[in-house]
Amino acid sequence: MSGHDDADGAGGPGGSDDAPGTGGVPDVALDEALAAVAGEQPLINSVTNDVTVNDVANVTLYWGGLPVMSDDEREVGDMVGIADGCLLNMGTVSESGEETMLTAGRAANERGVPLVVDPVGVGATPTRDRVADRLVTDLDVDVLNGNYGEISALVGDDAEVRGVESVGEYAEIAAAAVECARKTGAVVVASGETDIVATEETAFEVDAGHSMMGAVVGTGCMLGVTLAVFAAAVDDPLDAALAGTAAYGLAGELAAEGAFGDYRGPASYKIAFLDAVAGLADASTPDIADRIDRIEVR
Ligand SMILES: Nc1ncnc2c1ncn2[C@@H]1O[C@H](COP(=O)(O)OP(=O)(O)O)[C@@H](O)[C@H]1O
Ligand SMILES: Cc1ncsc1CCOP(=O)(O)O
Ligand SMILES: [Mg+2]
Repeated sequence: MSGHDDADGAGGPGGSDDAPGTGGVPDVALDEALAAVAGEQPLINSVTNDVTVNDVANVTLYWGGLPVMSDDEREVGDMVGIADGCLLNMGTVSESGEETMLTAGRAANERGVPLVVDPVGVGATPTRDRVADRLVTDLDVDVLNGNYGEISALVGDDAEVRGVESVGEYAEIAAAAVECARKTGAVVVASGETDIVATEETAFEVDAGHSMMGAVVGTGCMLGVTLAVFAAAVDDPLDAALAGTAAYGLAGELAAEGAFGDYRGPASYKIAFLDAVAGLADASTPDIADRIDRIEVR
């Protein structure tokens, strides 16, 4: 992993020391993580797809970060070099976009900028498989997020990725996520009804979120940039992934409960969800410890 230094002093919550291999669950304080984000206002460069780019920018801002979406080969290295976090999302990647993502990722690695990769649609076509393979082989990825189908496809398990959607059953998703972490060196977030956060040694399930999130295009992409924001402000990539994943799910629940306005369907739910992201730090933020469980994986 590339890791990053903490020159500004905004470390955020720690607690992963007892996590790997000891049966423990990291003691991650969500309020401290949100305060670290607010304090640092991390600049996040997202090289992302044409479908959800605006939502990704807004979610960056609503968590307290600063979004920029440089995807020009001439400047992306400079922009990532002055950023606090970088997201590479291959949802609509082109031939030139593939090179731009690699340029951005290398700049992140060289400067110790936390790097998040979302291999959208890997498993659907040979081109996406090849691009994803280059990203995880050539780059040191701190956090990798994908839906169950994408994470399974990355490790060669049976997967059904139709376009960018995960379909089918994934009974072994925790084991696939750990295998993916071993293959990539990243902390892996496998998203679905229950999110799995995995390291090379172990896996955790994060019980937060709402089924309405699955009805909105872009919730995976917005999770990716959420992870970049938290990785920029929280020292440890596992703590960042757990806090970011839990915070994101809690926002989804608050939106579904109507805490940020009534919704009538997926479109108005998306608006309520975005408001919930913006308002989560001021809403009562419950202890996330009881949302995170360790899963035994062989
Ligand atoms: N049925 C569900 N119940 C709870 N949360 C869900 C559900 N479906 C999706 N989510 C949440 O939506 C977000 C995106 O997940 P997912 O739909 O798997 O990604 P993608 O949009 O990339 O396919 C994650 O935070 C996930 O927890
Ligand atoms: C539909 C689509 N096609 C290419 S990228 C994209 C958006 C995918 O968003 P998400 O992975 O968050 O569902
Ligand atoms: Mg996705």
